[in-house]
Amino acid sequence: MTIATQISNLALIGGERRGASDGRTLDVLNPSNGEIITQIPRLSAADVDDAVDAAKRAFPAWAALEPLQRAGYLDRLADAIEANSERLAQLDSLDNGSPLHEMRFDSKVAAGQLRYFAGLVLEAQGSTIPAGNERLMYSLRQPYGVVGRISAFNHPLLFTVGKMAGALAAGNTVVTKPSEHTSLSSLAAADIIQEIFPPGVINIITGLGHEAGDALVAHPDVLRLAFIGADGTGRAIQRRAAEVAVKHVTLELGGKNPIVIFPDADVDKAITGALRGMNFTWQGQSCGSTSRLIVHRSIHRQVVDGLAEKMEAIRSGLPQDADTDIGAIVNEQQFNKVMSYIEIGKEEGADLVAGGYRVTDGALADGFFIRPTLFDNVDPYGRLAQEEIFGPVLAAMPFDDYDEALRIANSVQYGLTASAFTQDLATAHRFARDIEAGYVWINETSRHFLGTGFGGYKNSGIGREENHEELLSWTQSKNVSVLFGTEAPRAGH
Ligand SMILES: NC(=O)c1ccc[n+]([C@@H]2O[C@H](COP(=O)([O-])OP(=O)(O)OC[C@H]3O[C@@H](n4cnc5c(N)ncnc54)[C@H](O)[C@@H]3O)[C@@H](O)[C@H]2O)c1
Repeated sequence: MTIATQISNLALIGGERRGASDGRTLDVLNPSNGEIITQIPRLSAADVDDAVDAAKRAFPAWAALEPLQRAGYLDRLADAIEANSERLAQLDSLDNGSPLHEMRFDSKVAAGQLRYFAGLVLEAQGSTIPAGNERLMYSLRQPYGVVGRISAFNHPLLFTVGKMAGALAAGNTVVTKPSEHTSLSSLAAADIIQEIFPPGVINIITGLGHEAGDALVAHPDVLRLAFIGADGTGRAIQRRAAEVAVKHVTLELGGKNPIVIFPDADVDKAITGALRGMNFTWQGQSCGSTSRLIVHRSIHRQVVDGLAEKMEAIRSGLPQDADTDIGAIVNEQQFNKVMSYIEIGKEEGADLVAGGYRVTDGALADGFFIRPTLFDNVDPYGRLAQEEIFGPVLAAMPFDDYDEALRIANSVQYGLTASAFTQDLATAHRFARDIEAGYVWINETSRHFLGTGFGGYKNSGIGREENHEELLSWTQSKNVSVLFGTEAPRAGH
């Protein structure tokens, strides 16, 4: 019996485990060997209606709890996620092809997010507003009711479990849909959630984006939605939501993030930072990956050669093996997309200096394994440098002065993260000010810190998550004006 057959693999709706009402399922593929692991429910719009109804029924009692009671539930869930972290990480790794040690880290982060928002429950505060002696003026923060989350494939458990914390803390009930490619850990988490939470407070639905996902987006009772995925899908969701009602939609979308190495940088640290920034341990499948390496011409050769050498040492392997550094691309479609960008890089005349091919050795032959790939002298305005690949392909290019580096860095439609390596304080702060990105690292890459607010400029999204702003975004503000004296003469409007 494999680990994937030890979980119920059924959706969680109103506290009960269910398949699709019409019995339809989706095959789950193991990207490391192309085999079908198991099936998950392919829910229909009618099933999603049931989930929203269940969440609606659960809402009044959940919202009426004292905030610290809600925090208690979140803390219990965090404890249980940690207690089950090995099993959850194994499912994520099996499902999405990332090395097991990386997915272990995700359960820790998910538990951390639950604890963070549990600690923040009393901060969903309104305020009192100065209004003279005759009147009391204050604002309330109230939950929306039923809220929806739809998420991408790359951090399955984290996106389902960690990311629901803010919405729950604020008093909403949740319907959440993981990616159809990576739903197993969410369904395993449903076993745990079922034991801790009142029925209907958390509903986990599975299925296709244009079916179950669309039904959630278009449901008239779901007025607050948070989406993690590609920018094209995000725009479609915005449009679709607006057809039905005025909805509060936040979007965590793609990136084509720059890492700029200035001439005074510590070169060894910059090389390590560039390597880490690409998140090769998730096969480069990270929205925050710094996938454009913009290096000052004076150290360009040194950085590119040093990086290529380190990339050659990255070990491709089965996700479950302890010494694997890079695993499999999540599915065939994504694999083909990455391979097509490698061809585009060649056609655009860039120099291929590392990787650029599928791994076909031994046990990896049937999986979607691609070697870490580095192109140099990439046209900054060509497709390889402008479009999100979401795979282990890094595009390097030289620059001559600060203005040129900034022009290249800001030339893409995205603005999620950015990184700069420099020892000069003025350059560091100028860059942080001038770069069009929601999250900036100086002399490091690829770190998230709870409480700091993750999200993008431009086509990388709307809204910030993992901070106080996110908590407030799950509430609506209501102003209350109480006249208890004599109405004062009108001032202003
Ligand atoms: N900014 C962030 O925090 C962040 C984090 C992770 C991934 N991403 C982005 O996600 C993308 C990769 O993930 P993906 O391939 O899973 O993205 P995707 O857009 O293909 O799918 C994401 C989710 O949307 C659902 N979906 C698809 N079409 C839908 C529709 N019409 N209506 C409702 N739901 C629909 C899918 O079923 C899935 O659950 C990349 O662009 C990456 O940069 C962003």
